[in-house]
Amino acid sequence: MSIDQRRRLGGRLHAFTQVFDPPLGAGSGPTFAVKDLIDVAGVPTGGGGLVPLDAAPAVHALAVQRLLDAGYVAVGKTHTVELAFGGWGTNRSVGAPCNPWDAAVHRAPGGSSSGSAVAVAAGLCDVALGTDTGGSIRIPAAACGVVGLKPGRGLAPTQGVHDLAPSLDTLGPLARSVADAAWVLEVISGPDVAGAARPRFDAAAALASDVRGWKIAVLAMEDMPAIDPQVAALYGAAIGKLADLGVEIETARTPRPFADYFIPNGWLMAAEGWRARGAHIAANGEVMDRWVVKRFEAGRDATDAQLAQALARRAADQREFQDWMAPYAALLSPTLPIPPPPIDDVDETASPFSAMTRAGNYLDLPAASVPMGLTDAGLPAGLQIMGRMADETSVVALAAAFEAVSGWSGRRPDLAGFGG
Ligand SMILES: NC(=O)CC[C@H](N)C(=O)O
Repeated sequence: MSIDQRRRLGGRLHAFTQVFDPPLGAGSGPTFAVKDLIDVAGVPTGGGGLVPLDAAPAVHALAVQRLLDAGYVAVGKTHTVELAFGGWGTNRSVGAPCNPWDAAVHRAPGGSSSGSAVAVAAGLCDVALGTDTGGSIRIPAAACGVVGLKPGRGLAPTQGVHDLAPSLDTLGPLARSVADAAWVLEVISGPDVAGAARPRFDAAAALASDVRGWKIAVLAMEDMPAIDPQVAALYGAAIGKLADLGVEIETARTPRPFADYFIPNGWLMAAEGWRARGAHIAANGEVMDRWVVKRFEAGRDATDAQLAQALARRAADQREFQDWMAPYAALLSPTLPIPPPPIDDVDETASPFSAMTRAGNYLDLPAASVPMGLTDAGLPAGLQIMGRMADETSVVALAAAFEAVSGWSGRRPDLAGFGG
């Protein structure tokens, strides 16, 4: 794809904040785009708003540097929900990307890594970087029909990635295949400069794993929010395909219903988010997306004692969940309970897109979203595969095994309506 095409089609889809001309990097490897919450040296980090978080970062985020060093080529920066706080992919400050699966109606692309998912789905780049604090990699991946991979914390360094909620933030790839995502995770993973401890992710080993005989939990329908019937049908078929592979499927009840992880995750995002971004909002709130400001303001009055208590409770919840999950290689659910709605129908006071994903951040589970098919209206749905803490290997192995039998096989949106 030429820089010109990337500009033209990327412009109609509103995927990029900036297309690099020339692209960045001396290598000749896959092309990648960078969520505009992540620093690329010399390029403003807009953070989805009119006032940049950093007008001229001096150095690349460590993950960007690692990709460039490995021969990947950076082609641009992608739109995000402002300060990454929101799951629909809306943005009243600088505009929302279009979901490429519907050229007739502007549908929610999912967020917050909206532009990254749209750029990958539309073939404007091979892979992209996103961040995930409550679902922001998996949600747009599912809504746009691509693979999203959120590692557990501490695997991919967040140096040079602007905080939303430091105890929940993760960095990871969006890609058109599980293997492409796994290779990016391998490249960006490993100890950061401060010496964080997790070893490098081994993509080849994960992709070569034999999943036959693995035991997997599926969430009972009654433990989930209302699932759209078409999404439920695709989900049922996905489970059947995994069972045919020789995976042992067990319907199971988690220690608590998912809503019990959703709520404290939202609370922590707001409380930590206000601490990280309160000054920016105090200075620029007038020109910010008012819904984003509202979400941050929900955390304004959280005291240090409340925050400490919430984090202690979270550690206890994580231990309880780890014990429960010990016999299972993964836990499955639909990534999103509903297909992407028209952007005009979005209710900013509700977060159904995050209903299934937030538990992954709260409990620090690695997780992937893999396309599982299209609804009758031609809208993508994703299968969420959550793993045990720090077990990205099983997540990638199962994601690859499912992808191979999903029937999806590189399906792409018809971009004619966008002039593609
Ligand atoms: N950055 C994020 O991951 C936010 C995701 C989503 N908006 C949520 O509320 O959970």
